[in-house]
Amino acid sequence: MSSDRRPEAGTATGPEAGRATGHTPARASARDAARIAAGVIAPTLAGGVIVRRRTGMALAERYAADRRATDLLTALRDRYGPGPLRLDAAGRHFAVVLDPADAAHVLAATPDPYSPATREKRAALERFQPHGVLITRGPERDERRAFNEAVLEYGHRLHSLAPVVVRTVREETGKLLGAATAGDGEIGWDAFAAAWDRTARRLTLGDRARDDTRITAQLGRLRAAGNWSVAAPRRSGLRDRFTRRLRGHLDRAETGSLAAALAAAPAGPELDPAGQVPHWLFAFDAAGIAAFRTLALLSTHARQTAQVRNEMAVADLTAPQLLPYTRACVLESVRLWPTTPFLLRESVRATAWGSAELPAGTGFLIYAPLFHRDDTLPYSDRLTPEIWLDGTADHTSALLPFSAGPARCPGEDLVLLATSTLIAALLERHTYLPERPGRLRPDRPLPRTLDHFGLRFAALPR
Ligand code: HEM
Repeated sequence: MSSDRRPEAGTATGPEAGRATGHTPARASARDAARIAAGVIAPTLAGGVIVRRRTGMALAERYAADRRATDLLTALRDRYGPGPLRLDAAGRHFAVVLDPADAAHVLAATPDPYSPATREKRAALERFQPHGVLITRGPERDERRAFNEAVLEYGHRLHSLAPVVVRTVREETGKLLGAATAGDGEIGWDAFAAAWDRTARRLTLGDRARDDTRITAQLGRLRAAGNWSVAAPRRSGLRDRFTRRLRGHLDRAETGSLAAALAAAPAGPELDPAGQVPHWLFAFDAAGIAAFRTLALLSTHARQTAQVRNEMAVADLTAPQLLPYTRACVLESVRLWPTTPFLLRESVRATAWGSAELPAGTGFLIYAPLFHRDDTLPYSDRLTPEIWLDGTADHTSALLPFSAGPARCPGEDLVLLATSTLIAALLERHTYLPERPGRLRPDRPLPRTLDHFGLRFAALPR
């Protein structure tokens, strides 16, 4: 196991580190508040927050939703100044964070005063993961967070299960490619996602869960209900069936799975180890989306693909490898198209901002694309894996593919191991021709929305 946590990318490492307050807030006019609701919040909700929606994503790409949203927020920042932009909606106070250092400040001061367990997240998630760390408040949060970090081995680039991860990812990728070759030679989202779901079930619950598509479907239905947040219908029968099935897998604690690691990790009486697993299962989706988009980037960017192949050429790919450049490509995929576009926090008490104060209960909206695609960054709309290797990302506030601060994704290292292994396995013996290569040209700014459901590749043996 290697302990090698890099500096917190995206947190304040510059002059703003440790500062007590941010910029003074401004209040949006009623017209601008309505524009933010229609142009930033509504399209994100339509795309699906808890589980991505097919039609919403297609429309978002067609209408360049993220381009419009980032342009609107940039224009409002120019007009109102860099402080959080206040608006009231549905009887609540919100503040849209417009400055990268302010975003870093909010994330660093999590969970107190800025709790990640916001009302919307709790309403959406407590129906099926009431004890998940993300929606836990109070002292139990620390305990659940430490447990997640321990089992997922946060801070260790090579998880102790890395040999199993590599074997499993390579086996399932081999089968995916075998099926494509036996069929029309193409790989679309549905086939890719099915293979990735099998991989995720094996890694999380053990090999015997490989073909349990029912548990994934049950979780999918619970998540789809969660997309409606406070308006979500209650699905208690479904939740009970899902929980029973999950317990059945976890009780086996199959050797080589996260379920076995979970069973072996010490846990206090209030922790509910099994209650952490629905989040893991559903978060693997984001990893699949990020990897498929990485494949799309590499299928159109010859220079970066050559670098990935160089890295692969000197490594034994059947054993765990760090593959830093390949990992950086996955990080770029998530920078360019964050799978969690909104990072949400809710203040548990009044907070000081410049010369003003924002009341307790204010919802803070951090829209990651605003910072990841800031026009002033020279690499804003280009595939630039180098920024994750040469220190640039570490010293840029608010590059947040895996968030930042004490609620940063504890699955990051495991995800980057699994997805870089996947990309290497896909590229080992095949090249890929995307169905619409014009979408991601290296000589043009990359689009700010990319509908992964619509990606399709011809897999050509090399
Ligand atoms: C590409 C894949 C993934 C991305 C981009 C991602 C990103 C994120 C982000 C942005 C957050 C923080 C949200 C916030 O600050 O409010 C988060 C939280 C979390 N992620 Fe991930 N995630 C991924 C996959 C995973 C996987 C596979 C697991 C588990 C196996 C996982 C476990 C968690 C947990 C437990 C939290 C809650 C942390 C807390 O509240 O302290 N993630 N993830």
